[in-house]
Amino acid sequence: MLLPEGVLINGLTGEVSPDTGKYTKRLSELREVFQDRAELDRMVATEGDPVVYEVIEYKKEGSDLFFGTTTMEAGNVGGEYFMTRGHFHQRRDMGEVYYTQSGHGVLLLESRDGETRVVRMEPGVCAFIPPDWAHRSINVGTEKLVFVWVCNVEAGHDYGDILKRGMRKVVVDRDGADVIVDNPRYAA
Ligand SMILES: O=P(O)(O)OC[C@H]1O[C@](O)(CO)[C@@H](O)[C@@H]1O
Ligand SMILES: [Fe+2]
Repeated sequence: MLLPEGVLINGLTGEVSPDTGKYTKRLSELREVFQDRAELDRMVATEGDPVVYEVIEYKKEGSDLFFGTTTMEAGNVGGEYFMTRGHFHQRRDMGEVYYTQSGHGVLLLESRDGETRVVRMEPGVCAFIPPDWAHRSINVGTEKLVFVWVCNVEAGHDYGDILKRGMRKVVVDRDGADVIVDNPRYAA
């Protein structure tokens, strides 16, 4: 029998206690994701391959739900803000919740038929990600972006389309402001 438990989450650092696993994504592992690959290579070589985000999870065998934090560093690659890979769920009937704890971000969503939506990620905003919308989080601030996510353990990740084609929109820095523009590399 699974037993109830309170899990301590630090909304400034993303620390989860207790946690059951974690991973870090560095810039060199996200080469397909950014537009300016020459600048990415330069940053990997000269800036020590910076961490872009860390995911910490709490998952109990036998449960239908799991949750955790994603902590995104501030930064950009040639003006394109640090972001997650982005994915659809393998299970098209399963959505997700993102509850922002600290920092400032943009949650970029795209439906199967190509509609784009944006939800601003600000502390206290709990974003509803409906089933079958691709989702990517983007840190547009100057501090860490920390959010709690809650998902069904069977949702799974489908990276294929997003890694191959990118999303239709990208979020870039223009004179210190985040703007959403068409992805110049997007191929339908
Ligand atoms: O798996 P991606 O698209 O790189 O993004 C990581 C994010 O996705 C999640 O799997 C939640 O959907 C979290 O681990 C984290 O927020
Ligand atoms: Fe997801």
